[in-house]
Amino acid sequence: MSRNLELPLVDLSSSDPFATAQLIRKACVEYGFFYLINHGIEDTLIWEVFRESKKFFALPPEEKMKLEHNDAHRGYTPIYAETLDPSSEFKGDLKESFYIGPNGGTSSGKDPNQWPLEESLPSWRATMESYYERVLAVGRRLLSLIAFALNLDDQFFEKIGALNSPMAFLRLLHYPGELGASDKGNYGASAHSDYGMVTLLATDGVPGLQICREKEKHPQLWEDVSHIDGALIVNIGDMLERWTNCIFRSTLHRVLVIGKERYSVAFFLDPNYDCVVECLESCCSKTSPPRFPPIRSGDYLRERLRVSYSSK
Ligand SMILES: O=C(O)CCC(=O)C(=O)O
Ligand SMILES: [Fe+2]
Repeated sequence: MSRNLELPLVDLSSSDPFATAQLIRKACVEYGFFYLINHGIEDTLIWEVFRESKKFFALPPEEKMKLEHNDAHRGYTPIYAETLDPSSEFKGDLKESFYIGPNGGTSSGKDPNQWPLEESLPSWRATMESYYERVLAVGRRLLSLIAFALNLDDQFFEKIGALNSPMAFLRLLHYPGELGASDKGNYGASAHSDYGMVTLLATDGVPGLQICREKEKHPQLWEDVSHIDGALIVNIGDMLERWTNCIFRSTLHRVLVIGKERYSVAFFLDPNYDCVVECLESCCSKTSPPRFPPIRSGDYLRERLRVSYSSK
């Protein structure tokens, strides 16, 4: 069962931070998802990212596999590599993807990212690096509003070090159009919640994204999230859900394959590796004690990735 959904629209250019924070709070409590408009990233840059992304996925499989996902979680993942829903009966999700992470931060000081050869895709790296910087800056602004929405100092996440070398990953995604017989019923991305703080998603207008607001309810109700030109779709991840003791929801979502190729660009903004994620004082009480023990962000993320990438 599925139906269409009208998510709240949050305007990042609003001159009323109080009203914006209130709206964000309502969106995070009720949906865990919202649209972000007037974020300041030019449409032309976003289109350029999609154009370059398509060029990469159009390369021959052996060229893409030369940049296969490395131990630093950067590079190409072919279809079936990841299963976001561990209970899925299929051998893996139907998407292929490419991860770009922070440059530097390794003990060797070397860039752990992998890049297509400049001869074959000349402006690819510059486009991705430019978008990465811009969307990271939007994510930082959004987190200051989220802190405000939680009645915290708007610099809270900066002050606790979460945004000091954050684990921020750009992920280019490509979903197939047609399905082979053995893939019937399988998902582009099976049901999951994201792992970190917030995700900022750019979509290309092809439908497929759905959310389930009440995962315990059966049968589950899946609602379609439509594309809005120029808007980013933002969702709350599990680490922010843990910080807020489930007051902010990390909502289950999935991507259907609908017979038309689809591209999207997700930006996962996750805290610094050593940041400890623990229930905020304002989110617990005697009657509502912390539901999760404190965890180190890097350990949590590593374990979640291990599970979704362990082949069946
Ligand atoms: O492609 C999409 O619309 C969503 C992707 C997604 O949920 C993810 O990569 O975590
Ligand atoms: Fe997701």
